[in-house]
Amino acid sequence: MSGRAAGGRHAVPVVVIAGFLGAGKTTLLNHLLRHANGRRIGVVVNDFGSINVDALLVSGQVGAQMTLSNGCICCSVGPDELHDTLARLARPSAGLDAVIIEASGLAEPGTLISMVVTAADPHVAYGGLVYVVDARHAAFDGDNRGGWAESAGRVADPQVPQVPGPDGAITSVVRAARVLRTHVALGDLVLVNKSDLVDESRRTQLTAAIREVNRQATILCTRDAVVDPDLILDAATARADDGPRQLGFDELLADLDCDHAGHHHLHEGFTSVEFSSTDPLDPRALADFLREPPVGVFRVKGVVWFDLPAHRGGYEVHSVGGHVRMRERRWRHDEQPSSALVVIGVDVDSDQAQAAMAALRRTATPDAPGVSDGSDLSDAAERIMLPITRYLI
Ligand SMILES: Nc1nc2c(ncn2[C@@H]2O[C@H](COP(=O)(O)OP(=O)(O)OP(=O)(O)O)[C@@H](O)[C@H]2O)c(=O)[nH]1
Repeated sequence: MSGRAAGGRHAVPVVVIAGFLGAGKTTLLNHLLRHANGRRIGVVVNDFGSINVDALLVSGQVGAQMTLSNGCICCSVGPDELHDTLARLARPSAGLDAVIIEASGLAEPGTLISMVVTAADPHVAYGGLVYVVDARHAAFDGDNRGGWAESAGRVADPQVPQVPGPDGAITSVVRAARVLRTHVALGDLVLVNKSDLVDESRRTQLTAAIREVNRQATILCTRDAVVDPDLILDAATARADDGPRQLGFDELLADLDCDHAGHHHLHEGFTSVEFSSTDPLDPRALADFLREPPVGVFRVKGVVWFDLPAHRGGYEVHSVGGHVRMRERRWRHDEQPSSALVVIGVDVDSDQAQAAMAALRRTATPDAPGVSDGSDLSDAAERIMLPITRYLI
């Protein structure tokens, strides 16, 4: 495959970023966008649910952005829709230097790569897979008690779902480790992200486990997915010129068939429940919710709005396996202040989760018992903001 498209122009490399829920994919995407060094980057985001929170969380200089929502990119979207999207982004008049696809945290990277590789458009070329591993939660070893399968917070059955199939006899933890190994094996660059949350021996152990299944990839330990963008974007251009090197084409094509016998996707058994509100939320209720999310929830993400004195902006909310982070967020000129939250997990009771999120709405103005002047209103606002300030970074 040549990276040179019709008319002598190089094809646009399409880089796939994948990794389990909350590993740091959007963080990496935003880092690349902020340090693009003049490159124009097109972005394709895909989320599990119909509210595409990831689209809200992308920040930086985006050349063009397209959203594929309402289902995992590897199944619900389908090759034709993705090919159309890529063809539109890669057309010479769009002037993009690279396209980055951020897969949902439950997507099958193999399926996604094969969809990119089979794009017939001469301007589209596969530019490699960056696989982000969450150093805190990843389990390569089925017996690893620290793995995500078991650390999925308050999962009712503390295992990932047992998906019936030929491997029905093995435990879900072993299955999760297998899935992770399969995914990591496809990576051209593997980031052991959140390395700040683990010690040196865990980093060494993870790096060795990755090397065992992937002899060629560059493996880097990162914090907040900080990596030299050239390593991804220049390499992607080179790879687009050469064609995919590591991947067996037949193997990838086989993966395109989502329904073939015995093939199970990571997102089977996971539920996502969404909530949006144009009413402000109560920070105290949110803090309680994050401390004790509905049973089964592993990931909470979104943007929230409290509309309190001195806190009129938004806040990004992230919880991954009970580890919560929030940061302030300015509204873009085209945004209406509002809140959008998604929870994702195993065996989550959707009605219960919906009700829990609906109860986050603030029902009253800040209460300042016994006082009513403006300054005390601010004090009251600070008091009710207090429970979430410990999550702010
Ligand atoms: N401590 C720490 N937190 C990190 C690091 N990288 C990302 N995070 C945080 O982890 C949370 C999830 O990061 P995201 O980039 O949204 O993860 P994601 O993989 O895009 O999540 P999904 O799209 O839901 O699968 C956010 O709060 C990030 O700020 C890191 O290296 N260290």
